[in-house]
Parts: sequence; C-alpha cells; structure tokens
Amino acid sequence: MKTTLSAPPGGWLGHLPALQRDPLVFLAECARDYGPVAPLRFPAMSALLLLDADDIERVLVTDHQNFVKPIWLRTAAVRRLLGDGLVTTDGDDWRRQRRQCQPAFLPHQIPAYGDTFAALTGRMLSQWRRGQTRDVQSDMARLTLEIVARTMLGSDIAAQAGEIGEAMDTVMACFGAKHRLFGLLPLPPSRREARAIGRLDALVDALIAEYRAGGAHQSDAPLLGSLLSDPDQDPAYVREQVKTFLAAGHESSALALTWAFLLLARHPGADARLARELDSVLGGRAPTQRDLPDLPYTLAVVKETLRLYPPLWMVGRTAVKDGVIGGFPAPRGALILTSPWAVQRSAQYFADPDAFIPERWLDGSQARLPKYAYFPFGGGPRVCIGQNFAVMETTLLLATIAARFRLEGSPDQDISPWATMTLRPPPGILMRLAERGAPRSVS
Ligand code: HEM
Repeated sequence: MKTTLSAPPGGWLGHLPALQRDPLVFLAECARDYGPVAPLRFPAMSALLLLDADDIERVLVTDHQNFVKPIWLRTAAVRRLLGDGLVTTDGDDWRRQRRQCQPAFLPHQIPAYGDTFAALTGRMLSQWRRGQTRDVQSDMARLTLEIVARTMLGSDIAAQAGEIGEAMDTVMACFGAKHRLFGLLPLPPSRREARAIGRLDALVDALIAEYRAGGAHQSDAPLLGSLLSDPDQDPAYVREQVKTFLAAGHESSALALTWAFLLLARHPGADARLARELDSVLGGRAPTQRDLPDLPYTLAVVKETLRLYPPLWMVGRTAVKDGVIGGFPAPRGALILTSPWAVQRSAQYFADPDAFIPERWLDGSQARLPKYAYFPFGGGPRVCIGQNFAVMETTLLLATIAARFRLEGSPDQDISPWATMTLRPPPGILMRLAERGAPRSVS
C-alpha cells in the first residue's frame, strides 16, 4: 500500500486554497502531476482524487455501499436550497425517496414527455426574431424550468418561471461565493439569500396548493402526484422534494444546451453538419420525439458537449469505513473526489481531448472505452434519475432550435467556464439569432 501522501504546499489548509482559487486548473494540474490517484489534504480531512475509470466505477458502482454523499451536501447553504430531498439524503431515507420518485422516469414514461418538450420550445421560439441578441443561458434556464414544472408537477409556470429562476440563481450565487471560502462552515444565510429562499418556498407552496385544488390530473403530474398520494406525507418534505426537482431538473439541461450553442458558434464545420442533418430529416418542419433515432449527429453534439462541459464537474463521496483505493489509504471519513471534467478531458481516454469533435461518437470507437471514462450523469445506484429524460430533452430542444436558428457568438467573447455548484459559462453571454440559410456574419 502507498502510505506517503505527497506533501502539498500551503500549510495547514493543504490543497484547499489551490482548489478554491481555480478548481478546473487545479484538477488539470492533478491529472498532469499525479498518477491515477491524486492524494490530497484538506483541513482535518484527507481526500483522494480519482482519475482512473476503474477506480471511479468501484466507488460509484461496485463498492457503492462503502461510500455516501460528501460532506458539502450537508452544509447549510445546500440544505437551504435542496432540503432533505433525493439529491442530499442517504441510506433508507434515500431508498424510500428514490422508489417514490422513480415512476415519473420509467422508460415507457419518457417518450410521453416529448410533446411537452416540443410545445414549450415552440412557445419560446415564437418570441424569437432573427437579428435579436439574446442571453441564451437565461432563455435555456427558463425553458427547462418550464419543462420540468409542466412534466413533473403538471403546472404551466410561464408566469412564475422568471421569479423562480431568479430566486434559485440568487441562492446558487450565494453558495458559489461562500463555497470559495467558507462553503463547509455552518454560516447563516445572508439577508439576500434568506429573502430568495422565502420567495422560492412561497412560489413552490403555491404550485402544490394549485395541484391540491385540482389544477392538474395525477397522470399529468407524475412526480407531485406520487408525492401527494400518501395523505400523511409531511408537507415540508413535499416542498423540499419539489425544490430539488425544480433545481436539479433544469439547471444541468439548460447548461448543456447553452454550452452546445457556444461550441457550435465556434465550430462552423460542426454547425453546418448539424444543419444538414436537421434539414434532410425534417425538411423544415419541427422535430418530434419520433425523429430522434434519425438524428445521430444531433445526439453526438449533445454527448460531446457533455464530455467537454459536464454540468456537474465534480461528483464526490465520503468513505464510511477504512479502505484502500488505487494503493492509497482511504480512511473512514476521507473525501473521495471524482471529476467528469478531469477524466473526460484525459488524453488517456480521448484523442485530442480538448477539441470539440462530435464525430468521435459516431465511429463506434467509444464502445471500447472503459465505462467510467465518460460519466456526465454519474453512475451506480445514485446515477442521475433524470438521465434518459435529459438526453431526450437536450437532443430534441437542440434539434428544434438549431433547425430554425443559428446562434452566433462573438469570437473574442470569453467563454471560460466558471466552476460553482455547476459548470457555468460567464454570466450574461449574448448570442445573435441568424436564420438558417442566411450568410454567417460572425464566425
Ligand atoms: C444534462 C442534464 C443533466 C446532467 C448532466 C445531470 C447530472 C447528474 C449527476 C452527475 C448526478 C449524480 C450526482 C452524484 O452521484 O453525486 C445527478 C443526480 C440527480 N439528477 Fe441529474 N443531471 C441532469 C438532468 C437531470 C434532470 C432533467 C433531472 C430531473 C428531471 C435530474 C434530477 C436528478 C436528481 C433528483 C438526482 C439525484 C439522484 C439520486 O441521488 O438518487 N437531473 N444528475
């Protein structure tokens, strides 16, 4: 067993300052300087960063019972947003919750959401005009929020989506700011954050009350229907689970789409190939979920985007008992970090790893990769419950939007990712809408 942890610079804080300063650079440096396991040290805690697909599979899948969700999900800031919902709980509580939420994500259920995806995207596009410049991230966040509310809760939140999105953004931004320095300390919320949470709770309570008053049929609200089917269900739990799904069910999909448009704007060759596929399959009509098997390149764009910009850039666990991983001791309480960002950009697994090449998903070569060289949705029992929903959603939305518009960015725009709770582009990036077929004004 390897027992000597490399001595990190930075005194008692260990690797924490480097991780806080620029987490993505830090991860890249670890991948460069260490072998398959990077032993790290944080105040009062040791940690292992796993860079090998087989070690990652062991922690997330094979030995999952020895690893629970990490300490940062127990911090006050995260609890305030997600409560004790499906993302944050462990053990029997988690198992009961997962069983309760699963029916909304059964394989036969997912295609039924396609019409809603298409209808709400069509509603958004009816407001879009060529020549407009738009904050695409905020448009995508609004659209995916409307989609998750309509499909899971049976609510059309067109009127409230702006306010719900803003309140969530405020809480996330407060977490992001704290996370850099004090994320693990049990600090009370700032006044701004407390106000946003109060507002969010009131909006969510109103959606639940609307359902109870008979606003939607249970089959139109599979998640909320299931949560409320038990008359003794604790109302606070229902509210926290609804907040969990509103947050987890929109943010990552919105980011995947935003990154896809930013990448396509910088890769005219890929954009042209996407346009050709959409044109030849759809011939000018809007796609439906039934077209998806005929849109392999569109799906490849989504997969490649999730490889380069995985919205959840870090997936962590805490060891519940002493063990050894990759030859290093992983004592009880050690933080075990896996990073889709670091592994999916590793030259060990992907040729030309930093380049955007959707074609790599079409030649069959990826089938030879170890399973956990690519894991944007995590893995094992805690794999994203919305994985199939999200793949269909992002592919169908990308097809619907890209068939009508080309989104143009400015080549000197800084699009460096910002690693907060999720991997975001810099806020407020604007893109210009050009109609398909019109000459390209910015490359
Ligand atoms: C591109 C979009 C998405 C990405 C990349 C993504 C990624 C992930 C990842 C990596 C995890 C596992 C985290 C861990 O193991 O610690 C996760 C969990 C989860 N995701 Fe997603 N997700 C996406 C979309 C969605 C959607 C659309 C929903 C719901 C409608 C959703 C709901 C959840 C929930 C509730 C969990 C916790 C599951 C559990 O622990 O049992 N996600 N997601």
